[in-house]
Amino acid sequence: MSYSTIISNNSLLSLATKFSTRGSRLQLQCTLSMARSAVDETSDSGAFQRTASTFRNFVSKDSNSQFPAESGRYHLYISYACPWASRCLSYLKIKGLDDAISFSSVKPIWGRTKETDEHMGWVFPGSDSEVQGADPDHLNGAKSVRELYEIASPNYTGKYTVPVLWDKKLKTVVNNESAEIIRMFNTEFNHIAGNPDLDLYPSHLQAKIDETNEWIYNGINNGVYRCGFAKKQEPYEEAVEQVYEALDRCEEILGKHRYICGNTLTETDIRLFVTLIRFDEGVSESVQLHKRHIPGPRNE
Ligand SMILES: N[C@@H](CCC(=O)N[C@@H](CS)C(=O)NCC(=O)O)C(=O)O
Repeated sequence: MSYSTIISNNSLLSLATKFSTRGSRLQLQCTLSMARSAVDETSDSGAFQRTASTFRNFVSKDSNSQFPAESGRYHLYISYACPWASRCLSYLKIKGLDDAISFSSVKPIWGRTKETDEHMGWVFPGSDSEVQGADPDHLNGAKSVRELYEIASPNYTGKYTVPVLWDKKLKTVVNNESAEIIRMFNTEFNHIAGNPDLDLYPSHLQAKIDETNEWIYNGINNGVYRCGFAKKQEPYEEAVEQVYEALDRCEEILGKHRYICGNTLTETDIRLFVTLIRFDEGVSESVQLHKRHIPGPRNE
């Protein structure tokens, strides 16, 4: 099945049947009703305002760097429910980094991260068999992602998000920003990658990729969160409109060529795909966005 068929069949059509603007809210499986931190990220106007990721170090192919790209040194903590984490997992797989970088997933549903307060967030199962696909934290024995952040930085007070790229040697978070983790996976591990020649951010397409990433981030990747976490109707409706505009724009582009930046698979396709493929499963039944219909599956 082609990329465009998956988008058309699984995502765009189902969006058209599940959404309306009757004051309801887009509900993503990976956050929302239990979310203390993301719910707090709201401006005075009631619009969702995402705060920047905090750990921004880089793994480098330079063996003298603080975080050199070494086989077996790094671990990727993900949630399968999270599109941002899934970008990184997609890269790990597509670049053939399975042997070089380990990964594990938290439980799909949030839980209490500490007994001493009410915070809800990503937690690990107690055993390998507790939840299918979720793994206990065999590396650090942490009960929650929050504990990982606290190991890395005891006074940390920000959000406890996935993905987390963890350094097993220094026992710290290297980076928790998916847009940067995928760039590292693309270029810095090639000497130990199974698929080193695949470049999803080639220099001749970088300007196009950056420009496309921007509107897809605003309209779709972060756009669905701007619908889900808006606290007032106006910013919510604005975000809904932008989601539709961006989806229509994608549909039009994918009607002309196979990938979103032309005839080559790029990081933008991965960033877009992992959000679109979750719409069916991640969007709540209660949320309806029937403002106007999305084009049907033209791009087959
Ligand atoms: N900018 C981050 C965003 C990651 C993010 O928002 N992850 C969500 C899951 S989809 C999360 O872990 N949220 C936890 C929280 O808000 O407390 C990235 O792209 O890596």
